[in-house]
Amino acid sequence: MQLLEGKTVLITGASAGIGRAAAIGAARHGADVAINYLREDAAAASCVAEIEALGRRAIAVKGDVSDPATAADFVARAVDALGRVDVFVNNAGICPFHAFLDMPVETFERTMRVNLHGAYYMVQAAANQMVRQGQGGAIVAVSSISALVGGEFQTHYTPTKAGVHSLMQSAAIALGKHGIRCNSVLPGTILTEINRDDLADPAKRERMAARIPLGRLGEPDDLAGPIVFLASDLARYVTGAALLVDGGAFVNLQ
Ligand SMILES: NC(=O)C1=CN([C@@H]2O[C@H](COP(=O)(O)OP(=O)(O)OC[C@H]3O[C@@H](n4cnc5c(N)ncnc54)[C@H](O)[C@@H]3O)[C@@H](O)[C@H]2O)C=CC1
Ligand SMILES: C[C@H](O)[C@@H]1OC(=O)[C@H](O)[C@@H]1O
Repeated sequence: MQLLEGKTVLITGASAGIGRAAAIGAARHGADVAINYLREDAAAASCVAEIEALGRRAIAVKGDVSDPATAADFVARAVDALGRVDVFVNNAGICPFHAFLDMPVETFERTMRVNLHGAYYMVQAAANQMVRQGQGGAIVAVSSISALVGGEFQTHYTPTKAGVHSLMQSAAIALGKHGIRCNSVLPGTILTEINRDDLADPAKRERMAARIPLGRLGEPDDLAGPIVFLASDLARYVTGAALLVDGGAFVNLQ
């Protein structure tokens, strides 16, 4: 069953990791896909090629989501190439692990600008396009289990993930009248570039895996199904919701 047949899906930060898995997952479900990426030309081109090999159309648009102009450019170029925007997935994010007491101002501000400000500009631009089209749509934000719990070296990061989750809740109210649904996925720890250094220590990796009821850390593809589901009409009465995708880590107190 193809859940996104005939839809056009836009995803930020999708040359690698969770975004790329979501882009391929959407294409497998029949969608044409536009990806935004920061600077990895070859990885973006290979994502486009993988989608085209599935028989779908794809484009890659370079841009830094922290720049408000990137959002308008991404949406405009996606519409030029693919005709419309049915689904927007806000995925781009950074997590430069650092201690709280000596957090550099630039690290704090960059994390806020990419993860939260970037999400705001992108969601707003995608929503405006959906409103112009007049046929509703679906927005899915990649928040995190970190919207609900803290991290010693993530004091700049976890508020951005709580903020993205909150943005989806408020946007669900603002956009419901236009038939636009807004939801979040809350991944647990997924093995990607963002945490490669943090999880390089095998002892830490094993400790993290040990508290997951399903017995393993996540992989990018674990997010593809939940994102496609929330984007699809199977979730037509779901808005303002947050779906933990963490192998059960959050509920495992003892
Ligand atoms: N890996 C994990 O354990 C978890 C990741 N997440 C979130 O998932 C999202 C994707 O991260 P991952 O796939 O894990 O890591 P990743 O590092 O593989 O992917 C992040 C992507 O965002 C892009 N990006 C970074 N800054 C950007 C900017 N200014 N403009 C455009 N693109 C930019 C990167 O180039 C990269 O492709 C992030 O929002 C992250 O916070 C949430 C929970 C857990
Ligand atoms: C990057 C981290 O490993 C990852 O990011 C999140 O949002 C998760 O909570 C993990 O801490």
